[in-house]
Amino acid sequence: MAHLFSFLPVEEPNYVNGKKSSSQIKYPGTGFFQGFNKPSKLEGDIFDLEVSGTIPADINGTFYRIQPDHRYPPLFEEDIHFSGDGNVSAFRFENGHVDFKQRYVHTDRFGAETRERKALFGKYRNMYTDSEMVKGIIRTVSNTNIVFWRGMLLATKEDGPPFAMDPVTLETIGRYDFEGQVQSPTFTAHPKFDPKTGEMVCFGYEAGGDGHDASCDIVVYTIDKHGKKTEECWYKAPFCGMIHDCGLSENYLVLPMTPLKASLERMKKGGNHFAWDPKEDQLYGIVPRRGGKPEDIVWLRADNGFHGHVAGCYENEDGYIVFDLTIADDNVFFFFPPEDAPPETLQKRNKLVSKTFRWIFDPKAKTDTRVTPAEIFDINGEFSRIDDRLVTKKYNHFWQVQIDPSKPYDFQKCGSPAGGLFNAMGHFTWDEKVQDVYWAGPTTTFQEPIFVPKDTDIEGDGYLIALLNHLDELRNDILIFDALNLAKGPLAAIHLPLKLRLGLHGNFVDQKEIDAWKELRRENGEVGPIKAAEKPLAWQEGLVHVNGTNGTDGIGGHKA
Ligand SMILES: C=Cc1ccc(O)c(OC)c1
Ligand SMILES: [Fe+2]
Repeated sequence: MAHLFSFLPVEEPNYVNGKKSSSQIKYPGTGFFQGFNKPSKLEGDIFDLEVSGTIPADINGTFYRIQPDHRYPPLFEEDIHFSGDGNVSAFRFENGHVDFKQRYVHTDRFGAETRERKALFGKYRNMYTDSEMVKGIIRTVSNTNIVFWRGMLLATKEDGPPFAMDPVTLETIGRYDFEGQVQSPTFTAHPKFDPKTGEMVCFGYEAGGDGHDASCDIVVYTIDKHGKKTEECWYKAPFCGMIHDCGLSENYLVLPMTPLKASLERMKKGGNHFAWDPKEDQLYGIVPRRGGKPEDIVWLRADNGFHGHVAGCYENEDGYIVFDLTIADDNVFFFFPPEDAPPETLQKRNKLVSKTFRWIFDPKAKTDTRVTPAEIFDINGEFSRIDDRLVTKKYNHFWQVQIDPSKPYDFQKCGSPAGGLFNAMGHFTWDEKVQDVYWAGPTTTFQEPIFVPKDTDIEGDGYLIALLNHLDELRNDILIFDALNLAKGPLAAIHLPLKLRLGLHGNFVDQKEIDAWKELRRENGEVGPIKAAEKPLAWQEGLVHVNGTNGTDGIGGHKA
């Protein structure tokens, strides 16, 4: 049967020589935009989602998660998932019911493209491929993490500053510069929160200029629980590599730098921001949390590898730093191949293994000391999470999505597994070497889990919640597990009547915290309303489209 669409009039080509040529809202036919990877484009609400099983009544709060979600077909046909506009999902749990809300992060970029009803920004972190119309507009899509901080959500991506959103309405408040205290052009998607001091420790890399110039400058900030910046120190890296996640111990911050190298020269020629260097080491930068000086950073080196996400980090009785993260044995970001990669290898996922490595670092070691892992947990996964009440402390339990190639996968029904074959969810312990794993069937994959603690002080006593991707139905569920016994299967499944998209990170916020901060943030509350940035960033000064106020862009000049 001829496809329905074949009766439509012949269209003008959507892309010519890899660049968007028609004004039609039509996405590329590449793997990043088809099947489960098709953009959701959704902003909306669903009250009382359908449920199977029983949602534990003591889950009372909101599970926030964020996905890249291209709102417009990209300028370049070969665009990648990681360039998609940040779109936030909120699942509000209350007395066994779940309500759903989804809103885009209305960034400055979002506003500019909404006005023109088309994509204006080009390749990932390469402002040299943007339309001339958008010079000076902050181009981040804020699509990687959504964290709760002093009564606001911060939508983050490491290529730009964070954007603040209301935790209940998901309305975007605007670019957030911590009331003028944080002026870095870049800000990590993985700030860490010290449960003992209430501090946020955060950093920006490639932070020396406009955030897209391959500078080797790193800035590390501490913001105290009252929102006051108490530490700021600038450091130099030996090259401009990706520093995606970090580890926080009582006295140190560990910055794993991956040999994905930025090049200004390559960007100016329209090339990729990053290129994998298979000959370069992995690096670990170690800086003091308090009173850091530029000369204090210690860089440790290890054999080539690709850093995944950090599980836990703490100082042992010898004052050494225990630092645990997944490391893949090849370039996970196949879309950023080596500079000299032959064209036929482009856009081809590498077969790789990603084990969980335990390092024990001497923070007083000399720079360029070579290190080897203390232990390797022989599992194959990513997106590790711990019980966040143990951030900076010795911990035992961790959870992560797993790749289990021994399990069947229904290629016929699902096609290639969008975004990687995370077909199982695992719970592990360092001390007893527990491996507690759940496989959800041949047509499903998982997204990153979050841990929700019960009202006890027992590590890991709580729930594990994660999105399940039905790759055959093109739909999502949310599964809830007993975090200490995944193998027995989910306690409940919450059914979305639609497909979202592959997301990155998420977090759970207890309703008591959301409610308390709502009170504090009232117009004449103790802390007062969230204040969006009022002044442009240094690199924006003097550029065409900055009219000086936050959240607008000079194209039409009004808020998105
Ligand atoms: C998962 C890592 C990662 C690293 C850089 C990115 O821009 C990103 O965007 C979604 C994700
Ligand atoms: Fe991440």
